[in-house]
Amino acid sequence: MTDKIDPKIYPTELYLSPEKDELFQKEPWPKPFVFNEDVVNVFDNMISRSVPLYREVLACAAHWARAYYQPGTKIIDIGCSTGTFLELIGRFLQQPATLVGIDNSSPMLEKAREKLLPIQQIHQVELICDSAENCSFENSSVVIINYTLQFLPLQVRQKLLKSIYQGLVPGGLLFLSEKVKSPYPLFQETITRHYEAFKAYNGYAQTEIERKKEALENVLVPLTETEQLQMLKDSGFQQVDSLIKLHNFLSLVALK
Ligand SMILES: Nc1ncnc2c1ncn2[C@@H]1O[C@H](C[S@+](CC[C@H]([NH3+])C(=O)[O-])CC(=O)[O-])[C@@H](O)[C@H]1O
Ligand SMILES: O=C(O)C(=O)Cc1ccccc1
Repeated sequence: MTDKIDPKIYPTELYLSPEKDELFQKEPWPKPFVFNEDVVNVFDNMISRSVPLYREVLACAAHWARAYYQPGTKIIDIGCSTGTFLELIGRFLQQPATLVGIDNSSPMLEKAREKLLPIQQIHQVELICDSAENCSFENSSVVIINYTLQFLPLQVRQKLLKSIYQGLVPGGLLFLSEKVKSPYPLFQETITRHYEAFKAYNGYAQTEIERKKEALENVLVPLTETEQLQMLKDSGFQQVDSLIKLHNFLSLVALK
């Protein structure tokens, strides 16, 4: 007989602000794409309508974070944006912890500060406004980096993953989500068409989709899944597994 399953162990509802993303409907839109105040104001709506399985990925990250958290260590969310993951894990963890959010956009962290007020009754929350590559990951048992590595210059990505590996305690977990590309041009084309249909289904007009695609060119630079896995292995992670993939978005876990 297995242990009884408690329904409260499935994290679901996210705290998302409702302001609708209409940024690419009219001039001026952010090109090249930046995380400025206009983007931040609609960010929760933008990301939840633009990333396939966004809610499921954050719920999955919370489940893994709770399973690998070691008391007395930190949980760090790199590219924490408006604090949605930290807020979820803050409600979901069964014990007080130190929760650290890193983001180099100060308007993002202003929103996060507001969102995280209630969980500060239980947890120690630290928000760091800096580039991830300048940060220390010492004494962390869980590091989350969702949809953020993709914005860093290629030569910085490997350096950052090595520094995360070095900072994690033994048995520590990295949870990573990224936009990826197919190594096969025909598949990449089909995946992109399907992804754009997903965006259209979520209410984005064709012009909005095309304008944002242009704005993200050379700003969000995806790797292939194989390149991503190799980078993790080269950083020291030996046990790496994929958890979720839909269209061109992938979530992985890696153990120290
Ligand atoms: N060098 C950098 N250092 C730190 N932060 C950075 C850097 N470059 C960009 N950012 C920050 O990384 C975040 C990326 S969004 C993450 C979503 C979140 N994880 C979520 O699950 O809701 C993903 C997206 O917009 O597609 C933004 O908040 C940037 O300010
Ligand atoms: O990759 C895309 O086309 C997206 O729209 C994802 C995304 C979501 C939020 C901010 C930037 C990119």
